[in-house]
Amino acid sequence: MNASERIAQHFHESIQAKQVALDQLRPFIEQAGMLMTDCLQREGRILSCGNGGSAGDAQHFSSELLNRFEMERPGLPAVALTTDSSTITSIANDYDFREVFARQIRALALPGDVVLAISTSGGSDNVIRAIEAAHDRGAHVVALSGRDGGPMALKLAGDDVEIRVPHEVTARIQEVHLLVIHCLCDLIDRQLFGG
Ligand SMILES: O=C(CO)[C@@H](O)[C@H](O)[C@H](O)[C@H](O)COP(=O)(O)O
Ligand SMILES: [Zn+2]
Repeated sequence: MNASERIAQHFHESIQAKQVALDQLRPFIEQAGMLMTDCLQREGRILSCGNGGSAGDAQHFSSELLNRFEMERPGLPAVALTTDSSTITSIANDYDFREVFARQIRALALPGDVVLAISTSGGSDNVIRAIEAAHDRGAHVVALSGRDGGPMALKLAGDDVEIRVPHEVTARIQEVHLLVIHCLCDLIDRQLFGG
């Protein structure tokens, strides 16, 4: 396959992944949007985490809340737990890399907050421990996952929401995660500010 054909294949696979995801994920995205809106209405905060591309997604989400998405509105309270290199390196160095998000959550999360936990495999130990810490603090979890949900899915509580992309390829799962994040931002804005 030449370069041009490979590019076309990536585009077609991404379109197909999103089409399948639309049918399966719509109710879960709606549910997650309500959970997040309810949290923000009660003065709660949304803390986001993930590794690699999912760290980027966690930051993408928090920046759209803190600054803005599409409509003019006040900033909304969100914290990406992936950005403070001093905190992350010291937790990893003094304790364990698996603790880098959980320790921040134990310090920052209040009951009623939401933790947005992002992992395409559902197997990242630091994200799994973040979910445990969220529950210990009385926070809810919205999990963006893929494949079979991995061990992360087994950690979720009854009132958490899992948005599991029905695909096996990390890149495709990430591409759907970004679309889901934009849907969530839009739902939050519409429910809080109308329009
Ligand atoms: O962006 C990519 C691959 O597309 C990578 O950086 C990827 O995010 C990293 O390998 C992550 O460590 C994978 O973690 P996870 O999605 O399995 O939790
Ligand atoms: Zn990637």
